Amino acid sequence: MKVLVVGAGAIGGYFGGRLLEKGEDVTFLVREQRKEKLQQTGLEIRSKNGDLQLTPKLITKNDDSQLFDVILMSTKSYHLEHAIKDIQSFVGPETMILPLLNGIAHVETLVEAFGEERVIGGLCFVETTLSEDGAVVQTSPVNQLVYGERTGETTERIEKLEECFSGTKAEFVKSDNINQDMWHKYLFITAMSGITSLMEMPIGPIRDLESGQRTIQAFLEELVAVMEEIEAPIQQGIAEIQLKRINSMAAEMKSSMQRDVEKRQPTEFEHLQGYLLTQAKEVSIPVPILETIYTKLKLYELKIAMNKQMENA
Ligand SMILES: NC(=O)C1=CN([C@@H]2O[C@H](COP(=O)(O)OP(=O)(O)OC[C@H]3O[C@@H](n4cnc5c(N)ncnc54)[C@H](OP(=O)(O)O)[C@@H]3O)[C@@H](O)[C@H]2O)C=CC1
Ligand SMILES: CC(C)(CO)C(=O)C(=O)O
Repeated sequence: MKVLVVGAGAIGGYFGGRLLEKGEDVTFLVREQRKEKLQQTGLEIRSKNGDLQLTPKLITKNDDSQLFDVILMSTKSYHLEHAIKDIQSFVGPETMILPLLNGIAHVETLVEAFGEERVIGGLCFVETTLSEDGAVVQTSPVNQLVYGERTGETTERIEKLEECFSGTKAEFVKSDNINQDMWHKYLFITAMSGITSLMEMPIGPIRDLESGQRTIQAFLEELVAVMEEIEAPIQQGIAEIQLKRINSMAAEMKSSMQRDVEKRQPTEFEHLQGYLLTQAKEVSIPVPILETIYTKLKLYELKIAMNKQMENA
């Protein structure tokens, strides 16, 4: 299968790299600066599951058109619209678009751009970041990518994808309920990224405090109340399940949003917390913790925008 990974960043670099390690036909769509860097250094992955040094095939949006069987979307949500434009000449009638972004609103964006049929479901659990020297650094061993038809069917194309993913040194899991899995991940990450970015600490010290534990629990319950009201396909008792997940993670675990804040970069707060806040308002569900976290992140974004303006003045 011809695989295109859009963005050789923290997650794209990781999962694309693992597929390349296995010997799959993987190409990365990158922008000029990243291309130059990768041409100089190769794709370096420093991983709890084994380091890799790879020389990947790289293309940019202006390269000759060629069609791919599957396209892994691994940009940040705020780069998605641009990325959609950039991949037009690589998408054919049979191409599957597999999004790995956190959140849920991007599915509709992709469906609008490429049609119901092409877009399958996906998500990942992995803690990776780009180091200052451009390497993909994995900071805890989990490396799971979950994918499946949004209809829940086992189609011929999903079986082909399963074959392509099997035998990789990462956990690729085919799901027959990917819509629900994506909502569950959305719940988990909205809470995890919101709480860690608000408290500016890894998850361990936050959850060890009784007040921290209660805040995480109350936040999950708040988010679930909104999701239930808008009839999201979540299972009963999911707040408790996600609380257990949060409580069993490594104490030093950070969210990618928190790492973005630490690097003074933009965050996906509108895509994660903002989307649910809008939904909450529409169905008149009170969400005081979500509002606090949203406000904190909005002010952070305003501050970095102001700093940038001052730097450029
Ligand atoms: N990091 C993590 O641990 C996890 C992240 N996620 C989710 O995965 C998604 C991606 O996050 P992450 O990998 O951390 O982000 P990164 O910023 O590390 O990587 C995104 C990459 O996308 C590239 N990109 C953006 N636009 C384009 C474009 N038009 N064409 C080609 N490349 C492009 C960027 O390239 P450039 O260098 O040119 O800016 C960048 O390298 C997010 O939704 C995040 O929430 C999910 C699970 C875990
Ligand atoms: C919490 C984590 C690392 C789990 O995959 C994640 O999804 C993120 O921070 O974006």
